[in-house]
Amino acid sequence: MEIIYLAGVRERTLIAVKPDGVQRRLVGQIIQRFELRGFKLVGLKMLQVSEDLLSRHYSQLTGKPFYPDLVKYMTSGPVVVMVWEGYNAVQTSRAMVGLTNPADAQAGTVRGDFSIHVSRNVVHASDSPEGAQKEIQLWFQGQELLNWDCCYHNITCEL
Ligand SMILES: Nc1ccn([C@@H]2O[C@H](COP(=O)(O)OP(=O)(O)OP(=O)(O)O)[C@@H](O)[C@H]2O)c(=O)n1
Ligand SMILES: Nc1ncnc2c1ncn2[C@@H]1O[C@H](COP(=O)(O)OP(=O)(O)O)[C@@H](O)[C@H]1O
Ligand SMILES: [Mg+2]
Repeated sequence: MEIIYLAGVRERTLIAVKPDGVQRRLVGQIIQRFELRGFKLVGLKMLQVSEDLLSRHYSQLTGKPFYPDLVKYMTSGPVVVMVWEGYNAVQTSRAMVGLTNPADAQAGTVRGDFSIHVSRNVVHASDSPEGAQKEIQLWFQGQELLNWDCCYHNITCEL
């Protein structure tokens, strides 16, 4: 019982600011939303994504007609990738990011506030706890993730 509860509190998700978000200088605002919501940053880096990493990240999409354009977009410039931790991080982050197509994303979400086209939708967010675990392992080395005590942790979550 205790273990399941702690797993939910310490859930991690992978969020990436895509090249359009970096070019448009939205990185700070996106980080701020996750900080203010109450999540804890445990990993952060900027990188130029390789086609190999992208094909592993989007392995279910490689056969889609838009995949070649997705590769061009995602490799067009640097990406800022981060891992956020906290209670129910995956589900809450998806709600904060909004639906895939910005036309369907609610105002108040990252996509609903900052994007207009599905192929330039500013951020990535893991869509399940299992997917998040896979993506975190794909994008980060173990030592790049920090376990640190955040003094707000027991204020934002019931422990
Ligand atoms: N017709 C489409 C569908 C998707 N995409 C791009 O492909 C990404 C991955 O699609 P999908 O995984 O279905 O969307 P999300 O899970 O919402 O986005 P992400 O995985 O990037 O978080 C989208 O974010 C978008 O950048 C696109 O350019 N054109
Ligand atoms: N029909 C589409 N046309 C163009 N790009 C798409 C389309 N569907 C998805 N994408 C792109 O692929 C990304 C990954 O897709 P998916 O994982 O299904 O959605 P999400 O990004 O919301 O998790 C989307 O964010 C979007 O950038
Ligand atoms: Mg996705």
